[in-house]
Amino acid sequence: MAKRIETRDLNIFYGDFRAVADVSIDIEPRSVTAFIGPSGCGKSTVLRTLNRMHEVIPGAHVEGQVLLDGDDLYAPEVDPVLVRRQVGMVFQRANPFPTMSIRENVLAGIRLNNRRISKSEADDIVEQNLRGANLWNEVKDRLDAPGSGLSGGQQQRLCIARATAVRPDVLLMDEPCSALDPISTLAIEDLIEELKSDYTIVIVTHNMQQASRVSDRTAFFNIAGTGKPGRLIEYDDTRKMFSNPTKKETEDYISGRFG
Ligand SMILES: Nc1ncnc2c1ncn2[C@@H]1O[C@H](COP(=O)(O)OP(=O)(O)OP(=O)(O)O)[C@@H](O)[C@H]1O
Repeated sequence: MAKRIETRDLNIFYGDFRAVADVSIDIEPRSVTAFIGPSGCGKSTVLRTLNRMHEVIPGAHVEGQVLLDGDDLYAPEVDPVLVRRQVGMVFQRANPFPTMSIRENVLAGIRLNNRRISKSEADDIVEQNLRGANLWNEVKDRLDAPGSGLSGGQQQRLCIARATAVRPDVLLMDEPCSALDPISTLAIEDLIEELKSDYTIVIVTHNMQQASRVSDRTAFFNIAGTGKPGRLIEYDDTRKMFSNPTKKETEDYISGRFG
């Protein structure tokens, strides 16, 4: 389970445009790392390179390395589909498959992987992952109802259950709470805290309080101006980043002086 992620001199392109420059970062297993920074600095772009989702965009490519426990995810023999199985992703808008039941949503990744499972194994997987996502008690009596019938916060927890069901090593979350009310947000934050004992978690967030509440380490990205690439400015323990950052740029951003 939980694996270390390292990037080495990562440069990320959309066609000829270099959106992110020279990112080298080490992300510890069983920890939560927050990516923060102003709009357009490349947080989501960096996140998507960690499971090879970036290259799905036509013309997009990556230079440099992303290592998962030392193995280069971009080595020529590596199958990106296998990478995405190891490195799961949860998006800004909860996106359960609308016509599928709650139960089938949890099992969707396993079915896509063509893994044959018995009914009782499927039942166990559904229960275990819905419990893990703190959703079981709310849905156990309606597992065959459509996933789209749940509230936004419940749908996001269902998506987390779907992501964990394939037993990934890493969970990437791109602003997972931005469409949620404060109570659902706290539920997801509690869940992130619990999940970190099993996973390496990276979360993009615009919410400084959320970064300081949920993460162990924080990476601050910034951009020098339009058309310039985003860069990693500072990366440290979250407590230090929010109380005594080394760079003035970080302090200005965190204290709300820009961005
Ligand atoms: N599909 C795309 N095609 C071309 N350029 C893109 C694409 N997605 C992002 N970009 C560009 O890459 C840069 C970084 O964008 P990205 O979305 O990673 O920033 P971000 O920090 O996550 O922003 P936000 O906080 O607004 O979500 C921006 O200049 C953006 O316009």
